[in-house]
Amino acid sequence: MVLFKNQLYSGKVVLITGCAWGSIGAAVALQVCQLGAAGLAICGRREEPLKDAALRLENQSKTPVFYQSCDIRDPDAVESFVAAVVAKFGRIDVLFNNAGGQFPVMAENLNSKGFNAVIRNNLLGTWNMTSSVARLAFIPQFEKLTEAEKKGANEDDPTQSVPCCFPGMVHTGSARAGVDNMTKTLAVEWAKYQIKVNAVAPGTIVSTGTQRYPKEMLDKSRRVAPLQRLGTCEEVANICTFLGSDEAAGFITGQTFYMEARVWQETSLNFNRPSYKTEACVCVCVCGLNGPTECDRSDNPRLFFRSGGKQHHKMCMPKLFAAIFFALAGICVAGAIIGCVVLKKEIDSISRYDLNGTLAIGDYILDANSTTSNLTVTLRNNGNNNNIVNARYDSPRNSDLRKFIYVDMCFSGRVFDRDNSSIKIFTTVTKPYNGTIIQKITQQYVDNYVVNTTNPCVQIATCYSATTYFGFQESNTTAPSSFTVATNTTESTSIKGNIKNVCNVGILYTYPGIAIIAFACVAGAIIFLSFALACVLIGFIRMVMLGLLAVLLIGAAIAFAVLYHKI
Ligand SMILES: CCCCCCC/C=C/C(=O)SCCNC(=O)CCNC(=O)[C@H](O)C(C)(C)COP(=O)(O)OP(=O)(O)OC[C@H]1O[C@@H](n2cnc3c(N)ncnc32)[C@H](O)[C@@H]1OP(=O)(O)O
Ligand SMILES: NC(=O)C1=CN([C@@H]2O[C@H](COP(=O)(O)OP(=O)(O)OC[C@H]3O[C@@H](n4cnc5c(N)ncnc54)[C@H](OP(=O)(O)O)[C@@H]3O)[C@@H](O)[C@H]2O)C=CC1
Repeated sequence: MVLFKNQLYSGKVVLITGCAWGSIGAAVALQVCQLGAAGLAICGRREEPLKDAALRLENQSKTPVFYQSCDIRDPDAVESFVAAVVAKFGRIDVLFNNAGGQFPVMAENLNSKGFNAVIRNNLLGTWNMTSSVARLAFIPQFEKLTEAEKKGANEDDPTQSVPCCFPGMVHTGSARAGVDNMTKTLAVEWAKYQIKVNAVAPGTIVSTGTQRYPKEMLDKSRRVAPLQRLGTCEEVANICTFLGSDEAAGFITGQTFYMEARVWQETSLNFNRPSYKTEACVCVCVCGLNGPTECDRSDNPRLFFRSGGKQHHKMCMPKLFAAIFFALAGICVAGAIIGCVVLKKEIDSISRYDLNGTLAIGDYILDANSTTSNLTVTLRNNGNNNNIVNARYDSPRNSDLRKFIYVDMCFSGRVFDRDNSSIKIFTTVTKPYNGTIIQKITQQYVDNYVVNTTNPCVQIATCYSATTYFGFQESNTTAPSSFTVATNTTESTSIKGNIKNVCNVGILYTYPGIAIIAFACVAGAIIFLSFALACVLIGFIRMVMLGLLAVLLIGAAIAFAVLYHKI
């Protein structure tokens, strides 16, 4: 393909650093040679690739090629190479600072020596060559021009910033930024010598250089390029050949041409994927639906939710988890509220039965010198629910239900204990119906224990309180209509008391299922809320670590307590 005018480089002596066959330098060299360059000088650290390239170039053009091993980082070697070129061809018209390179490395793994090596290669080396060629060739050549041929210069000294970045290669990014600024600065400073200085930032190009890079890096680079491919050496050579020609680009100077067909910021995000992986960062993208987008192509560990529009919303993992935990806490709060409401409703619906007849305030329940007295309690429904036992029997939650009849009685009276021993009063409940009594708790306690030592008997003016609960299982189909309370003492004593207070007798049932759910919801709300706050305050990973530590500590404490208890 003929892109440039025939003989565009006619009469020109061109110096290209770094020219192994298959590299960008060699592609530029081939173009300028085929466009009639009068002479070509190439250098590199290794002589073999140079010799090979020189042979190939001379075979494919009529341009004489001079090559010399030269490390651009070594100013003396550069000076001697440039002097040799001038000696060989008499002048230098165009310099392509192509030699350079680095190694891919994340910044945290880059040490000072490596950084220095790359800076020296790309920035110092570029400066060495530029400076030598300017001093030994360009400026002396300019000085020999006639006054008419010298066209004046801009002496202004503008400052410039560097707009791009090179994630994953901070060393070369810094160096190339330096070259960018060097380009602009020298373009201004050396305009007075009619030296034009431009730079090319090629993007990712298939070359001998990138063959040494990991395939995955190149694949990623290709995926993020809108054109979905890498560039070729010839495409870079085209812009270089264009810029190197006074005829084609005589008015262009101080420019850096970014060939890479993508936006730098996008590049940096994708280049940085390994760090996203380790940080476990999650992005939520809202992308356009039309055609392939950055989100579609991306294989980084982000979450993408697609909808219309072109905004990209990113949410970091801790925040996402905080949101999830807040939502779970909200659900738990709702569950706890519902559970409590249901529980309250259930408790409110408990049937109340009143004691009827047999036990009344003021009744004597135990006569003097008697040790046992049975009192039958009859129940009278107070109207809340006549059929409660049947209703519960039909309940699907039968297995959860326990019903309790409770009686709370308070006796006051005198107890005579001739042996002056402690007095115990028991209240027992005789099985009142066909159900099974599953629980029976009897409590008694003595208030106002008063001992009158002058009296041969111990006189206690007291209140004995006996509270009795008992439960029955679901096998019962009817509520008990009466039951018997037996009150007796275990000592040989006499007791005389009367009922001071009788509380209602109720049928109470617990609702453990709902109670447990409500409790779990409250606990869940507290836990999830703590998680959410921890995510916001300390981040997800730290929160998980702290959580694990807490679990370990609690486990260790329990284990220690159990062991201690056993010992
Ligand atoms: C998504 C893909 C993006 C692709 C974008 C592509 C953009 C650019 C592409 C290109 O530029 S392609 C051209 C590629 N060509 C080259 O890279 C040239 C080859 N590289 C080199 O010649 C060398 O790496 C160097 C940069 C010239 C340095 O060579 P030098 O001989 O001076 O240094 P060394 O003695 O080898 O190393 C010095 C020092 O540097 C550190 N180091 C070296 N290699 C690595 C590495 N792979 N990772 C981390 N650090 C490294 C290290 O500290 C070395 O010291 P020692 O430890 O060896 O004492
Ligand atoms: N390919 C790409 O995608 C991109 C490349 N670039 C840059 O473009 C230039 C050419 O790239 P590419 O052709 O791919 O690279 P290559 O690695 O294929 O070629 C680099 C050439 O430079 C020479 N060289 C390297 N360091 C020195 C040195 N200190 N002194 C003298 N010669 C040296 C090498 O020879 P030797 O090893 O014998 O010294 C080699 O001939 C490089 O500067 C590269 O960094 C920039 C962006 C993208």
